[in-house]
Amino acid sequence: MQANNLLLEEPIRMASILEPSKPTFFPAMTKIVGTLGPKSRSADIISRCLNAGMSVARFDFSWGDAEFHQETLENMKAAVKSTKKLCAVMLDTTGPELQVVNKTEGPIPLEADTLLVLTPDQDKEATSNLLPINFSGLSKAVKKGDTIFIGQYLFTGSETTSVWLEVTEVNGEDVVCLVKNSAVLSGSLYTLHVSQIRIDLPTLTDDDKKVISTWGVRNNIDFLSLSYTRHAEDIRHAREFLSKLGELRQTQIFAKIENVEGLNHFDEILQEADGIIISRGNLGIDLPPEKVFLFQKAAVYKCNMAGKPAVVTRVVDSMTDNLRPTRAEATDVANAILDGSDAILLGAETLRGLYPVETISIVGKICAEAEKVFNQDLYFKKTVKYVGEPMSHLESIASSAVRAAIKVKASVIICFTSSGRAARLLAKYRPTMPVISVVVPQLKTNQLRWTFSGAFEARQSLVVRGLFPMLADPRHPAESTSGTNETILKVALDHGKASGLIKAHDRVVVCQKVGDASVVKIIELDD
Ligand SMILES: Nc1ncnc2c1ncn2[C@@H]1O[C@H](COP(=O)(O)OP(=O)(O)O)[C@@H](O)[C@H]1O
Ligand SMILES: C=C(OP(=O)(O)O)C(=O)O
Ligand SMILES: [K+]
Ligand SMILES: [Mg+2]
Repeated sequence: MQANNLLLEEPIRMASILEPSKPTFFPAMTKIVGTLGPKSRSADIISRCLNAGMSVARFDFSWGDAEFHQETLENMKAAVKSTKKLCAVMLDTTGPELQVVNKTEGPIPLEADTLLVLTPDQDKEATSNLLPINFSGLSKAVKKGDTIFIGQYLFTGSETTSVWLEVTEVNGEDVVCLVKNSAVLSGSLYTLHVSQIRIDLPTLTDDDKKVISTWGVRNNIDFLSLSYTRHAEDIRHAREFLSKLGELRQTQIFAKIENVEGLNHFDEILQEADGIIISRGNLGIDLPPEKVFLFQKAAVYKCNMAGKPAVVTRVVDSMTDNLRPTRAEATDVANAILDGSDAILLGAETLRGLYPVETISIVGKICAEAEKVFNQDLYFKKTVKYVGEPMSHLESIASSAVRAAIKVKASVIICFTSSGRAARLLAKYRPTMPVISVVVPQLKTNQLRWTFSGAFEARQSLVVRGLFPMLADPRHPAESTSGTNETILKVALDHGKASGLIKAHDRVVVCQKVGDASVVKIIELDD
């Protein structure tokens, strides 16, 4: 594995670093997933988030009820309408997340070097020496010396509202801990993370199933973010569950890798999942700090080679309360892009942060700069070599299209697709120009009614680096006759021109089927 994805040639003359970047019609090829919550739920803020570059909205059911999230989603739909920017919906499960039960919701001061008891007795009141939790199996899972972290929901690990504890004794169902740092727990939800310990709770809980089959079905969720995925079986089980929920059989499952158990089964999980979320919030406390980067690089590389989207989380925690990222965070975002990530997921930064729009905008700008110096040539060769020969026909077409587009300096690639597969394969080869994926709807029936496919496929490409979907008019039937192909291509070109992606005299690479043959053609526009 060769990991140097930085192009160290012409683009990095020292003087060029200081040149301001030309504005583009879209903020970056990298996608941004924003977690919507108290600080990012009005139609106005969501519109500004979309304009700043967010293309997937994440609804985290660890927090808030279905009604709250529905209201946010309705605002999001209004924002999509007014901005004319597409946005996919991601439902994030609670899963086997341990939580502190603090009914009064008042602040709880914890003092270093004192003892704190964690108890499953939820009738008890939370105090500085005793915290009720939502899990009765903790005392069986831990032993003396283990580390436990507690913090406000989406805690960063460094803020003064989170603590770390060392288990000193197990007493029946209670766990006695030594408090290692002083802090005041404040906020309405605290989560608890036990380092490197298996929590014997199902990955998809009964509550998660209820939420998916009600809220999820009602809103045709594009992505299920499966929190604490630990085995491939977790994905198979979730897929089986979705398959019985009508349209949700089209929902893609993203495995959220949040602990060492998920890391240990990464390869088998990647095979089953549609994409991976490298959940650094939790991983950052489950792994020794010096190992986090290594997992990120290895996991992103594996996703790239499999042609499945890799999403990296929690990049600019400090922007939760500040208008600028730290220099370490800014560099880290760029490195995640050079590693090959498809998307950045913002958590606390947009959900409860003071600057959701500015955060999206700054992260987008850093991503765009990193993309410019991504060593596409090296990456391309590495990928071709990894895939080996014989290549599938479609992959060979897709990689050739990317190569041709780079050689002729095409401004965009237009890819016709129905299942989305062809567009994803193009993205796998990391073209340096945007791909307009023209999703051509197909008429389908479930024996009760006729509907058009395509909407899921179009929105699902909103998490893939470089893909910009466009849903073709269903009045153009999907048979790839040359007549319909031409009409759709014209619409796609007009769309590209209207959005500023394509100009007169540009070259455009088109990937489509003509009759039975998949073809790549290069067209040169005259006006
Ligand atoms: N409706 C369409 N019209 C023309 N070409 C298409 C259409 N749908 C897919 N293609 C082309 O067919 C090939 C297979 O693409 P893929 O996305 O796998 O489609 P499918 O939905 O058939 O799986 C690619 O070359 C793609 O560009
Ligand atoms: C995104 C993460 O998980 P959550 O926000 O659901 O805790 C994470 O751990 O990085
Ligand atoms: K969650
Ligand atoms: Mg997490």
